[in-house]
Amino acid sequence: MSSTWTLPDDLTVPEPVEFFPAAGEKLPQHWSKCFGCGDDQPAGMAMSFRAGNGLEVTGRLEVAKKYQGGPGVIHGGILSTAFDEAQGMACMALGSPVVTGHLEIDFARPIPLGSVLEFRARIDGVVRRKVYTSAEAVIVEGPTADPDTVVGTSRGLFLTITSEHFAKTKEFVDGEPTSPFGTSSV
Ligand SMILES: CCCCC/C=C\C/C=C\C/C=C\C/C=C\CCCC(=O)SCCNC(=O)CCNC(=O)[C@H](O)C(C)(C)COP(=O)(O)OP(=O)(O)OC[C@H]1O[C@@H](n2cnc3c(N)ncnc32)[C@H](O)[C@@H]1OP(=O)(O)O
Repeated sequence: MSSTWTLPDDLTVPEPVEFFPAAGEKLPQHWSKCFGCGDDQPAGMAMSFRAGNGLEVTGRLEVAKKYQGGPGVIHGGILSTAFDEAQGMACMALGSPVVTGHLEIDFARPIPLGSVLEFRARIDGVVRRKVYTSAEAVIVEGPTADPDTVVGTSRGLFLTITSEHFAKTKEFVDGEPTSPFGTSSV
């Protein structure tokens, strides 16, 4: 990994909010029209997530043929999107909406089309509105599946926001989130 990412000295590690699902339980979608996880987004990636231990979540992505970048392998932007989604979903443990401020990815191994990726993402800590996150991906199904080989890593800074953040853009969608996290899934 070639990242220059460093965590600040004044980082604090929060507890998950009480309504965050227990380990192993499915997480709700944060927004049904989200390209990463929404079930009202036919062109989307249909990622699904479960709570892990503490501030960690696990996510799943099936690498469809339409996600091709180089011959037979996933497009780097698709992998980046998946990390963005996974680390954003980890922020659900705070009980506050977030947006991505900064994201950096290391592409460690080629990921063949037809793979199923598992993402492990977590909050590392917070400073004021800044939420520091990290994640790894492994291939759990497919021609090169190996749960012990990390195929990509990510570090990301998310910022907590208020509902005002989307005040000007929400007129461009057909609906609005209805739960603390957005729309419900399952
Ligand atoms: C796709 C939308 C998702 C919405 C989710 C909403 C609800 C869901 C609930 C929970 C979340 C669950 C799941 C989420 C899952 C997936 C998420 C996908 C997320 C995305 O895909 S989302 C789309 C891409 N994203 C954007 O569309 C953001 C555009 N952008 C902005 O809207 C502003 O840029 C903003 C708000 C980021 C900051 O603006 P601001 O004015 O509020 O804050 P300000 O500038 O004062 O910075 C305060 C402190 O952050 C530091 N800081 C700021 N930016 C930094 C950077 N880049 N690097 C390093 N430090 C940075 C400053 O240095 C200061 O630090 P300090 O406190 O130390 O002074």
